[in-house]
Amino acid sequence: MAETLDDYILSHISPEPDHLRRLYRRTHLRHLYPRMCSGHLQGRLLAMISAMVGPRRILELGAYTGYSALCLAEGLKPDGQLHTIEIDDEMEEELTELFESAPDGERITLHIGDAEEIAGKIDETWDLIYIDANKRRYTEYLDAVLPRLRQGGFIIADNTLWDGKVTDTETNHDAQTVALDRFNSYVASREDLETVILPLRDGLTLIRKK
Ligand SMILES: C[S@@+](CC[C@H](N)C(=O)[O-])C[C@H]1O[C@@H](n2cnc3c(N)ncnc32)[C@H](O)[C@@H]1O
Repeated sequence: MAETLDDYILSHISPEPDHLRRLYRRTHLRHLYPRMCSGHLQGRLLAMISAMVGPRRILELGAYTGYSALCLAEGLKPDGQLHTIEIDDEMEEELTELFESAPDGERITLHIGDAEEIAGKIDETWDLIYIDANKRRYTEYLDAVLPRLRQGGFIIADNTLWDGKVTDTETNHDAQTVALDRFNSYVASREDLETVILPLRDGLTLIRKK
């Protein structure tokens, strides 16, 4: 049988590290909505972008099972740290155990609580920010984190095409689609930001603060 393009891509990119393959499988066995986990392709892209940026400080909004945090942490400078914020306190024990044992996990600080509230309180200047929490709050997240993003720093925002629904908000007027469309328009209208949308998975927006 012919290989799908997705299979072809996955067999021609860097392999998924073993600890991430196990985490992806565990996420599918134990959790609701495992599709939220970044996975092989997006994970390797996040690790690659992080390695290109070479950040000292990374902020992540929305940890879920920790997959993207571990990918982003791969690109940290030797003295670098990643802070991740997750609102679901049922994830705390699992994430703490994961970060205690996984490669680069010791450089990750977990905060349990609301991303918007906590992001404003962490006294750091960020080189790279990954927005992947509540889709209804992306514009508010951007406003909350931009003052602490260094000039020339990057933001990656996930799910910004929302399965293509953002192209038709008259038919798709659910809160998430409307909010993501509002975020996309807001980002595009800001002259202090450079923006690219990659149609990868559910849409990944790359933003640079000029
Ligand atoms: C799409 S998942 C994150 C997936 C993860 N970044 C990855 O790529 O593997 C979104 C996560 O954001 C969390 N979340 C939702 N609202 C939040 C909020 N207000 N503050 C912090 N986390 C939130 C959810 O509990 C969920 O675990």
